[in-house]
Order: sequence, then C-alpha cells, then structure tokens
Amino acid sequence: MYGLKTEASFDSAHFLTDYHGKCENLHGHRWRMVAYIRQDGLGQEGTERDMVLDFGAFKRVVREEAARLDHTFLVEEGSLAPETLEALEREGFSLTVLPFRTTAENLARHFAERLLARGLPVSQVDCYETPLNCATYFVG
Ligand SMILES: Nc1nc2c(c(=O)[nH]1)N=C([C@H](O)[C@H](O)COP(=O)(O)OP(=O)(O)OP(=O)(O)O)CN2
Ligand SMILES: [Zn+2]
Repeated sequence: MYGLKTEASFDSAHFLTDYHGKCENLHGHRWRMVAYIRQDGLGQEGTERDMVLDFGAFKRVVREEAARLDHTFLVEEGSLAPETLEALEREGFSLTVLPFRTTAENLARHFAERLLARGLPVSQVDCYETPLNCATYFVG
C-alpha cells in the first residue's frame, strides 16, 4: 500500500450556529486542509510510472479547491436573514453559502467530496481549524 498527501490553506471567516460561547461570533481562521490518497499499486507506464499520482496534479486540484474558499465568508445556509446576505453582497463581500454547519468536521467531508468529484481518489482529509485542532474525514 502506498500513500500520498498534500495540503493547502485558506483564510476564511465563519461563525457557529447554535454554539454557546465565543465561536457563535463572527471570527476567522487560517484553515489548513491535508488530503491523503491510498493506493495498492503504482502507475505502470508513462509519466506516472512508479507513482501513485503526479504530485503536481494532486496539489493543483487541492490548491484550486482551497482557493475557492479563500477570503470568503463561510455561511451556513439559513443561518442569516436573506436581507443580511443581500446587504453583505451589496457591500461587495464574497460569501460561500454551504448547506451545513461550518464545523471543521463538515468542512473536511465537504473538501473530500469535492476532491472525489474531481477524480482524486482521496481516502482522508484533515481540516485544521487552528494549528493544534484538527478534524478528520475518512472516506468509505
Ligand atoms: N469538534 C469541533 N469543535 C469546535 C469546532 C469544530 O469545528 N469542531 N469549532 C469551534 C470554533 O469554530 C472555534 O473557532 C475554535 O475554537 P477554539 O478551539 O476555542 O479555538 P481558539 O484557537 O480560538 O482557542 P484558544 O482559546 O485560543 O485556545 C469550536 N469547537
Ligand atoms: Zn471557528
């Protein structure tokens, strides 16, 4: 069994609905996403011979997915009044409305699903919300 991992970071604001404490307030993180691939064998021919996957291809997709969220406000769908969303957009803020509570656990799963949809056979995604706090989503 072989494994690859690569990572990308992004800066985003969020708040947690139904949270009783400081995280109910709008705040920001430098989110660090670490993606893993596990594979039995290696490529047999061409540029990926004896590789799981070219690191270049792997990191490009992971970076693109992080860039989608970078410097946006991660908003759980339904957590702000439509007029608030409209006002923020009118002011020129970039919002990413997500159909889930913006926990590190859910962001790890969301990221894994996005990478899988783009053809990367990821087995795990770690989402570091702070340097010491990490949630992991295991595929499968
Ligand atoms: N299991 C989870 N717990 C918490 C999550 C989460 O996504 N999954 N998220 C939060 C908050 O978003 C919060 O921003 C993180 O809080 P905290 O650990 O308190 O982070 P700090 O670095 O700000 O804490 P210090 O007080 O500086 O140690 C909460 N929990
Ligand atoms: Zn937070």
